[in-house]
Amino acid sequence: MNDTLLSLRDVACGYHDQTVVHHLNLNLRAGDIGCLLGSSGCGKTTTLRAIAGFEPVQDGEIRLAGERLSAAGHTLAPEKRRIGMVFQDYALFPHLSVADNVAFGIRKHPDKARITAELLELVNLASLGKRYPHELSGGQQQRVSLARALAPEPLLLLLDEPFSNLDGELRRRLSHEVRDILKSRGTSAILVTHDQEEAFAVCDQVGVFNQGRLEQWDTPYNLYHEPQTPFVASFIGQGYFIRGEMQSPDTVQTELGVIRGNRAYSWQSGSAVDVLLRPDDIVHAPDSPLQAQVLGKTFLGAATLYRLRLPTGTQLESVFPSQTDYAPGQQVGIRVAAAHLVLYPASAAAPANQEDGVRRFSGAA
Ligand SMILES: Nc1ncnc2c1ncn2[C@@H]1O[C@H](COP(=O)(O)OP(=O)(O)OP(=O)(O)O)[C@@H](O)[C@H]1O
Repeated sequence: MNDTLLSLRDVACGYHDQTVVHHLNLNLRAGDIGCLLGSSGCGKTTTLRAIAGFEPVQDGEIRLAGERLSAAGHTLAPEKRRIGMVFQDYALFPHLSVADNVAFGIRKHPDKARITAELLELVNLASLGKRYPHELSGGQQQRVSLARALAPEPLLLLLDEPFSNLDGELRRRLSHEVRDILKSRGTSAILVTHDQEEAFAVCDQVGVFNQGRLEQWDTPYNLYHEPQTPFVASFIGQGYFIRGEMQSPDTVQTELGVIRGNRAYSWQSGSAVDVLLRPDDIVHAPDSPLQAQVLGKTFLGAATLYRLRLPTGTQLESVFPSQTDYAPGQQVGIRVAAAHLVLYPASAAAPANQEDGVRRFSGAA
C-alpha cells in the first residue's frame, strides 16, 4: 500500500541469542496511531525498542517511509531514524527548564524559540516554560515530554506506556488529549500499553500480542466483532464460549437454541464448533422460555453483570440493565441477541474451563 509509513516484515527480535518476538508483520498508515497491546512480558517493549533502533532485529526488516531501518546485520542508529520517543517515566532533564527541555532536540534550529513557544501552547503549558521538571505534576511532565518529542518533527512517535504513572481520571483525560494533539499535527505514532480501554480510546489500529506473537493487527471494532483467534476473542472485551453444531453456513445449533449470524462459514453441517458469546449477546427477556439460574452478579453502575447457569450446567455471563435486581438462586428469562456469529473449530480453539466456571480461552501452552 502506498500510504504505508511504517512496515514490519516478518520481524524477529529479542536479546542476545534469545528470540522474544517472532514473525511480526504490520503496516501503519501515515497519520494513524497504532497500538501494541498485550499482557506483561509478551514482547511489546522489545518490539518498540527494535523500531526505535535500540535493539537489532534478528530476522525480517523494518522500513519507515520506504527506508530500510533494520534488517539482520543492519541497524540504522536511533538518532538517524527521525523517530521520537515518549517514556513511561517522562525522562526529562532535571537541570533544564521546561522550555529548554522542549527545545533540546532543536538546539541549533534558528527558529527554536518560536517552535518551543508553539509547542508549549499546544500542550497547554504556555505559562510554565521557566519552571523545572520537579515543579510540575506527573501529567504536566508527560506533556513536556510529548512537546520535546514533537519538536524535531519526527516521522513517527513511539510512546511506551506513557500514562501508566498517572491515575484514573487524569490518565483518561491526558490520553484523549494526546490523541487530539497527534491528530491535529498529523503525527503517526505507536503506543505500547496493556490497558485495553486506553488502546481503544487513543488508537486507530491495535495489535494484540500473545507470548511474542502478534495475533491480530486491526481496528478496535474488528478486534471486538471479528476476532481472528480464540485468544483475541477472549482477550478483547469479555468473551466466553459455548459448544455448538453447524446447521448451515450461517446457523449453529446450541443449547441456547439456534443462533443465526450475518456471516457464512464453510465447515460442513454437523461440525462441532465453539461459539463466541459476549455478555451483551445475552439479554434479559423476562417472558422467554429460556431460563437460567443466577449464580452471582457484579454491579457496574449503568448495568449489572450476571453470572448465569443453564439447566445443562453451562455457565454464561450477561449484562442486564442496572434496574434489574435478581438474587443468586433466582431463575431469569434470557434471549440470545448476537448478530456477529463468531465461530472456531471446536478442537482447534481449545477453550478451557476457568475457576469461575465460564469457558474462556486458555493461553497456556
Ligand atoms: N534486556 C533484556 N535482556 C533479556 N531479556 C529481556 C530484556 N528485556 C526484556 N526481556 C525479556 O523479554 C520478554 C519480553 O519483554 P518486554 O519488555 O518486551 O515485554 P512487555 O510486553 O513490554 O512487558 P511489560 O508490559 O511488562 O513491559 C520478557 O520475557 C523479558 O523478560
